[in-house]
Amino acid sequence: MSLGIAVIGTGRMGADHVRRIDSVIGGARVAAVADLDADRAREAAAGIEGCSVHTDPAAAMDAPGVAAVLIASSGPAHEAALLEAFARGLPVLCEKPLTPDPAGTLRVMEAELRLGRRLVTVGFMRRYDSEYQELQRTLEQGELGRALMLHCRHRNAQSPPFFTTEMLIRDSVVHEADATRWLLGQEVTAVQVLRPRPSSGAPQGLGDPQLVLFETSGGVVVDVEIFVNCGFGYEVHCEAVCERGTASIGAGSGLVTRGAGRAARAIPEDFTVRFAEAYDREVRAWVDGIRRGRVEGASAWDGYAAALVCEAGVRAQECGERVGVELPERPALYA
Ligand SMILES: NC(=O)C1=CN([C@@H]2O[C@H](COP(=O)(O)OP(=O)(O)OC[C@H]3O[C@@H](n4cnc5c(N)ncnc54)[C@H](O)[C@@H]3O)[C@@H](O)[C@H]2O)C=CC1
Ligand SMILES: O=C1[C@@H](O)[C@H](O)[C@@H](O)[C@H](O)[C@H]1O
Repeated sequence: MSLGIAVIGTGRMGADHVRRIDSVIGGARVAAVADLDADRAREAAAGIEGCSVHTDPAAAMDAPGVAAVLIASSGPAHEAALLEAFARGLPVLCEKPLTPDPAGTLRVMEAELRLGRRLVTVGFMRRYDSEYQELQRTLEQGELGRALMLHCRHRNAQSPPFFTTEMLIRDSVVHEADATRWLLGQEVTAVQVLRPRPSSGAPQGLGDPQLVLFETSGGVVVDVEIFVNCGFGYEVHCEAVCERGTASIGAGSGLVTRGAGRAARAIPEDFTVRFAEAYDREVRAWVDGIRRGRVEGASAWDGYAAALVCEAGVRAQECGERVGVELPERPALYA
């Protein structure tokens, strides 16, 4: 029987996940949706047989046939929805960031620890991207020697209207915080942020772009250019510089046209295009895991570690200094 999923939040990502569960991955169905905006919820559920529509996330989780929850509401709404899912013992895939601040993430993790079993998967979809996976394997195999530096670029064509300077870190660089930990198997120990003059293409008051530097427990230095109003498309690059060579991803390998004295390749418009396959693989792995009684992917601990890195990043944005990341001991549940 297919796994009944309640999707909470049917905005851009939520509606895309509804489509994915309904028509791409197999083994699951959208049993209920909830969004504060009833029209948006109705639109996402249109044409899906047996899918009930709600404005209250808890009501969606109580709908007949719901056995798992996918949270894609706005970041500040995640914590309440996660706790509702825990109260029902439902496994939950929660979009990043797990919560926007480490205090909320800690409350979520502690609630899961009290349950004594893992229910949460955090939607760090880069872990499912084939290029990132190849890079991770290459670094793990060690043929290029130990990693010394990562050069990362993370560019969005434009930021949503509600985006703030803090969100460059908490909402965008949170991906590099997780990817760094996952690629290197090391923790981020300190963060610095350099702020060039803001682009005239960025909304007034938004400190965009920024250069974020991580130091890791294994002595690797990571630089992340975050530029959320670059204007020309979506780009995520990562180059690992190792002792005997380099490995890089994100150059794009699509169609190249040549004409009028120029060679050209399309740049993806946004993350839904660049990471389409990764989102499919992430949701499929989560569903397959639940059906086999396992919880796959990034854990609440990973969400917490990333939130602590981001908290240090926001403090570094404000003070202009290097800020240390204080990570507590990892609870045994997440060993
Ligand atoms: N993995 C990735 O690459 C991406 C992840 N995201 C994450 O996905 C989540 C959603 O982002 P978007 O879809 O871009 O935002 P969005 O603003 O398009 O959609 C959010 C939806 O949540 C609804 N909502 C807010 N509070 C709610 C509540 N208490 N109960 C029910 N519904 C509620 C809003 O009405 C809205 O429809 C965020 O956590 C964001 O960080 C977003 C973009 C890409
Ligand atoms: O998660 C995402 C967005 O929320 C965020 O705002 C973008 O900067 C990222 O590229 C995207 O992957």
